[in-house]
Amino acid sequence: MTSPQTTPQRPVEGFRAGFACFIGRPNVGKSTLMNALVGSKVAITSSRPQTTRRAIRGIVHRADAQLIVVDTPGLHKPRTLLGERLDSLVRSTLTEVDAIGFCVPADQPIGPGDRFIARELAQVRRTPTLAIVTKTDLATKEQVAEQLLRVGELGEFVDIVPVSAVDGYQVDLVGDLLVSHLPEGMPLYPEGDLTDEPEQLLVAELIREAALEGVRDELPHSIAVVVDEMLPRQDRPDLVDIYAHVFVERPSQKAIVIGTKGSRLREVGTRARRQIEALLGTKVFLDLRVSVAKDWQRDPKQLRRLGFYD
Ligand SMILES: Nc1nc2c(ncn2[C@@H]2O[C@H](COP(=O)(O)OP(=O)(O)OP(=O)(O)O)[C@@H](O)[C@H]2O)c(=O)[nH]1
Repeated sequence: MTSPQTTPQRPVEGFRAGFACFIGRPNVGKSTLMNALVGSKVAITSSRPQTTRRAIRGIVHRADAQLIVVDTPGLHKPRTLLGERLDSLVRSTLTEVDAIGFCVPADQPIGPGDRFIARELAQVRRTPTLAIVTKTDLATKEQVAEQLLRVGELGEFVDIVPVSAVDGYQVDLVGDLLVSHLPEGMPLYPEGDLTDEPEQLLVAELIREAALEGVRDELPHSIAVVVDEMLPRQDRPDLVDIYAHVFVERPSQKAIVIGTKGSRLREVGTRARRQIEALLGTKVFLDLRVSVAKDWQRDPKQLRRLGFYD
């Protein structure tokens, strides 16, 4: 919500500050782990793969360090132009961070997707990479032990750590290990900031999350949201007016999102409004429109309009 600090601060002896990112197949728990580290809901999560589309940063403030976590979309073999953009976003992120957390879930066998990522990681060998076995609460001790061995065979890692973001098991250890690879330096963001994602993008993500609720099977990746305007109401400092568009790819999807006589869209609006009010700490008037942007996932111009840049 604010940009990196420009005012000089007094350096603190031994203080570390820098960037880390989590990488892994879609749905392995990267966003949930980042939220557990930051201690606040910053990235949206869902049980559908590929919920994350932007490199959202969560900022962990500690007495000894400031760790800025860049959340990446799940890396996968691109099938659509959207997929290609996501993958190039992930690759550029990998070369810009001080440490990488490679996430593999404890409850699923290692597959071609994990090996594909391990090969990608082998190409950025200079960045220290921590292997993280996620969701240990869903696996037995034996399965976790077995998975730690299997993950170790995938590449060169500075450490291999089992973790559960749900019950908090070793989340702090992941934080400690990532921090140990950051350079010494002053804090990059003011204390109290949890993310530098522009508020408008966070609001759009909350609306998208609400719009996906209940229709994920019908419209897995076809919904995009753009916030057109977000302004405090004149003479009402406690109220923010938000005008947003929900984009779908086809008219049939528009009907699903709107529902009978607009009933579903009203529910989406109510759900999103509650979340946005919690985020902004003010009352919100939310105006939601649904529009068709034909085949936007495959159209470079539409992608740019919806905020997915090269
Ligand atoms: N039981 C359990 N579930 C988890 C854990 N971490 C994440 N999950 C669940 O796994 C699902 C996917 O989590 P996300 O954090 O969205 O996964 P992601 O890797 O960021 O997914 P993409 O954004 O698609 O790349 C959600 O339903 C989470 O609630 C965990 O430690 N234990």
